[in-house]
Amino acid sequence: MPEPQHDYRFETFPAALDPASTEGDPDARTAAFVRAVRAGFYDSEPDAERLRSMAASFVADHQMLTAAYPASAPEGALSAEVPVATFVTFGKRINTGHGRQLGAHLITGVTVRPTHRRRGLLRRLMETDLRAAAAAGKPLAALTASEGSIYSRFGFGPVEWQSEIEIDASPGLAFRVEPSGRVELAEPAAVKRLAPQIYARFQERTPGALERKHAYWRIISGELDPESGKPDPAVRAAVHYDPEGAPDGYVTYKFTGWEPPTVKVIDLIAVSDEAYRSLWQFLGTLDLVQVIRYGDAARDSALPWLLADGRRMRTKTSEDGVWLRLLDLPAAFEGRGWGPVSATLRLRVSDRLGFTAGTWELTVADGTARVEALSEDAPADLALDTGDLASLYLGGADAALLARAGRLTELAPGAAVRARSLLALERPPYAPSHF
Ligand SMILES: CC(=O)SCCNC(=O)CCNC(=O)[C@H](O)C(C)(C)COP(=O)(O)OP(=O)(O)OC[C@H]1O[C@@H](n2cnc3c(N)ncnc32)[C@H](O)[C@@H]1OP(=O)(O)O
Repeated sequence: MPEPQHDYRFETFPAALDPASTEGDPDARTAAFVRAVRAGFYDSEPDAERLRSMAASFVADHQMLTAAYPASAPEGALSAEVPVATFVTFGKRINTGHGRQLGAHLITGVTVRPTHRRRGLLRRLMETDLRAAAAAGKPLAALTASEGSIYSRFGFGPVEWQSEIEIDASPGLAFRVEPSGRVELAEPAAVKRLAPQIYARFQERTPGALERKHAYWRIISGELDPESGKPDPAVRAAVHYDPEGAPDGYVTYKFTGWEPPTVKVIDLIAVSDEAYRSLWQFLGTLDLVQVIRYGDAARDSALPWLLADGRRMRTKTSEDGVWLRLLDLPAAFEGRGWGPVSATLRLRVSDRLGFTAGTWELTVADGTARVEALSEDAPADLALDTGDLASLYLGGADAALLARAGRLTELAPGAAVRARSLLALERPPYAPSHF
């Protein structure tokens, strides 16, 4: 029989190091929490070094940890100090188009121990957290989902999609445009130093892009292999320089084997289109290499257009990346960037948690939006659930396709197509950031 929920003790605390440790060990609560998260995702038990490195990264990102502890633990079972459920939150900015940014409440590290699952722990943690975030005035929550079927019930919708691509780089690979920029091989350690500034400029110009968590630069430069927890000496790096000699793009990659000769891209970040073209041309012209793989490519990218033969790029898989949850609808839409469009759209939004429920009038003019709450029965153009509105929010999903799928209702003829053109941003959203 499921245990009643009040058998759990809940605690929320910041990730912290042990003040008595000279080596940066986490305090006991944080260490037990990290262990529980790793167990929840079937990762190996962390050794002291791994615990220190994970805790340092949690602390650097100011992560708040919420744990559910069992009231007791029978003999031989994991101690009652080890959480049965974990839930991590921290704040980063997200690009909401045309250079605008909003704070996003990021949710990660969600686990429930197998022996305590399906008793409502996730629901309790999620709903409590979303209510607190909304009450604190946060406009958006964000997560990446381990499974596609979990989070729409909490009002999240996917906003951007990423593909695992493979490029046939065998002889004959050619590019439509010859890049003229300068690319140089670099020490991965130098790229670790340069990458944060390059990424910050990329994030400022890329709709959907999130600030990255602290551990990123160690991982993409090979200083920390997430699998082994050790350095990965196979990682190589190259940097693109703008005409003034300033770095404005980089790629880190590794050669993964000869059968067939394959290069795996770890991270490719370009501030300018020129840097983007040059870095792909650099990869495409590596001698002996026949296959290039990249797991985090934007679903809608310029790459097939850059290749003389677009069929050389194959999409192996494509999956949702970041999911958003609108917590404050007016703040979210008024905090978004807008193109040179003037339009009004009335939305009837259903929201089981209530944050965005109601009928809203969105008026866009001169690059800004105003949102007004209307009376419940005011006429509307579209009726939809808040999770689907989140998917439309950055223009990543197409309202006309959602209408076709029956997920939104057009109350005024042609409203879905109008919504599509109103909500489109300067580029499809793309968030190459795991968190
Ligand atoms: C943001 C992130 O961190 S993503 C990572 C999520 N974590 C994982 O995938 C690790 C392995 N899985 C787990 O730890 C757990 O199974 C969790 C966290 C996914 C679910 O926790 P639980 O406490 O069992 O969920 P809970 O009992 O609160 O279920 C809430 C609802 O979600 C549904 N649900 C829970 N897990 C799943 C799932 N894996 N797939 C589909 N639906 C699910 C439940 O059926 C329930 O539905 P309802 O609307 O009918 O009430």
